[in-house]
Amino acid sequence: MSHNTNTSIKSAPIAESGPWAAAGEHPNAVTNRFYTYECVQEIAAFIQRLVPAKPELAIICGSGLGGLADLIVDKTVIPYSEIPHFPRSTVVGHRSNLVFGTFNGLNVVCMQGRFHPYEGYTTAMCAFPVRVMHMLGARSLVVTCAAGGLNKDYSVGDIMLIKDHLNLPSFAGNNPLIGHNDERFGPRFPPVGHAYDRQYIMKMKEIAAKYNLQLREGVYCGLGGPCYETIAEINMLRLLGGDAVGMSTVHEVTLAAHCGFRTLGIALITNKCLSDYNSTYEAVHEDVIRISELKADELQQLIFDFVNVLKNNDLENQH
Ligand SMILES: O=P(O)(O)O[C@@H]1C[C@H](O)[C@@H](CO)O1
Ligand SMILES: Nc1nc2[nH]cnc2c(=O)[nH]1
Repeated sequence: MSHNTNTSIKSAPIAESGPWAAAGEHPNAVTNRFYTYECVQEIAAFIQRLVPAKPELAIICGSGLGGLADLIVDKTVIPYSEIPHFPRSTVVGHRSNLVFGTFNGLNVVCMQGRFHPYEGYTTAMCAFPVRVMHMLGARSLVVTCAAGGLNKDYSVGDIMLIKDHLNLPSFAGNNPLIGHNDERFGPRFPPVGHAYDRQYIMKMKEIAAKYNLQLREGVYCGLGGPCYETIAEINMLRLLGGDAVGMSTVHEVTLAAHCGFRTLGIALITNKCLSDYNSTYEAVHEDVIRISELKADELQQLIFDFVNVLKNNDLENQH
């Protein structure tokens, strides 16, 4: 009897569209082989054959912010579909390319499109390109994302430097580091209290001041999505100390802290999180993309200038 039940589960029809169908795999067939050290080495070696230059900075582009990769010069663009074991971005506003080249004179690798848990990927799979970029040589990471503004003082279009995060899926046992820990990536019990580099934050504020831009600094709440928040959830996140809420970043930054990246996190506030039951406003992805694209130039300029800090090694405690 149980044998029959198992058989029917295994032979369940494969979804006709989506990344797994394209890869000829059923979502339930995901195994840890995607995340082994050897697998990351295989991917890094594949990339190094195409792009020998070592990137110093890794950049992850959030929703609607992939235009930054277009500013990279002497580019090599590798579609995710051509990289062994790489997932695909399936979300509007995310392209599916790993872009190499120089940005303001520094060798960079840029994820033009990221992966989110709501696309059906585990948090480990969403974040594992961080390890690839580290293995390629990058030691600084700039993570960007679109987010809803929980903080009532925030306005749409504000740029928030992430000083800390609430990794809410991790509260429910969904952390990208769950499972076998390969010490070659990092320690079993990594500290993440300083996952967002204080010096990077200070430097970014100095840069923004030159443009008379006031940046926000706050706590990003990472949720699984794909639903935007209910009003009760918005109220809860505020009580927990959240300033912005999104569906990415926290698993990436967790792996980044694990392998020793210095990370700058930037959230663009694309919509307000309203907690008035009489309001008819609801967040929609079209607004998220529209605001991201409107503010992209400003964000790109800040990151362009931040590269000077890295180039000039204008930092203490560089590890
Ligand atoms: O990839 P990010 O975190 O920038 O994208 C946010 C979260 C969802 O993917 C999407 C919702 O509109 O924007
Ligand atoms: N969870 C979540 N993600 C977002 N991404 C952009 N805006 C939002 C939002 O309001 N909530």
